[in-house]
Amino acid sequence: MKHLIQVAGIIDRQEAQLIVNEGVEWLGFPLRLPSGRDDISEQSAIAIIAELDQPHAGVLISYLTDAGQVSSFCQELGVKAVQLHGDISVDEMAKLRQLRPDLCILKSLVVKEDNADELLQLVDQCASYVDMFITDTYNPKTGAKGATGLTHNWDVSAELVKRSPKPLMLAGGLTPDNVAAAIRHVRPAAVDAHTGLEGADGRKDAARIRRFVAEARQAFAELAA
Ligand SMILES: O=C(O)c1ccccc1NCC(=O)[C@H](O)[C@H](O)COP(=O)(O)O
Repeated sequence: MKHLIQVAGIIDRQEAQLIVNEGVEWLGFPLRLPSGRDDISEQSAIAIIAELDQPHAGVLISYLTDAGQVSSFCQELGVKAVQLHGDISVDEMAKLRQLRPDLCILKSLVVKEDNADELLQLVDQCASYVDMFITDTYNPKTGAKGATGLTHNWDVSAELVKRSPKPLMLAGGLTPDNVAAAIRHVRPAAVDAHTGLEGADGRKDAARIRRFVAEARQAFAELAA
């Protein structure tokens, strides 16, 4: 699970193919969002996920907070990984771990202006039940916790990397222009981007993805050296 790249917000099969062709390992599907406005139908997501071969994998990005519901939704979709983006309790994470030892569980840590201590505590509380953490950015203007296109204080993510016994994926406002600096600063195990890879038409842009992947791989190689 070292030095992975994830791209989130897949809209259709063509976009998934583009992302796979550019060498991105994980494809994130935000589904059953609280807004009720998913970018893709569950049926289309199931079909795309079924066509992915290792090392490529589909990841459910979910706000569900009930372990049983998360588990059955993952089964329906055919995903082997889930990103828990909502306020799921530590008890439910422990239940999910017990129900699905096979599932790769990522817990989101949404960085706000002043919640670093809270996030450090959360890492301590749930590290035994998850396989990876992902830091992301809160937008205080809209209340959004994901796909904000905003970076956060990378010192907080760097501190979480040092504290966590599990690998950490960095997300939030990453683009081809800042991903290398972000990796050097935070030293994460993985990176994720969504809106920073889109063109003016709101679709993923091949050239942006190519440059993002090249910049991230180069920075990861420097970390490994
Ligand atoms: O990607 C989404 O549409 C999304 C919506 C609501 C909550 C989380 C969501 N995605 C989580 C991710 O992993 C995103 O890629 C992450 O928030 C980074 O987005 P961006 O800042 O646009 O790169």
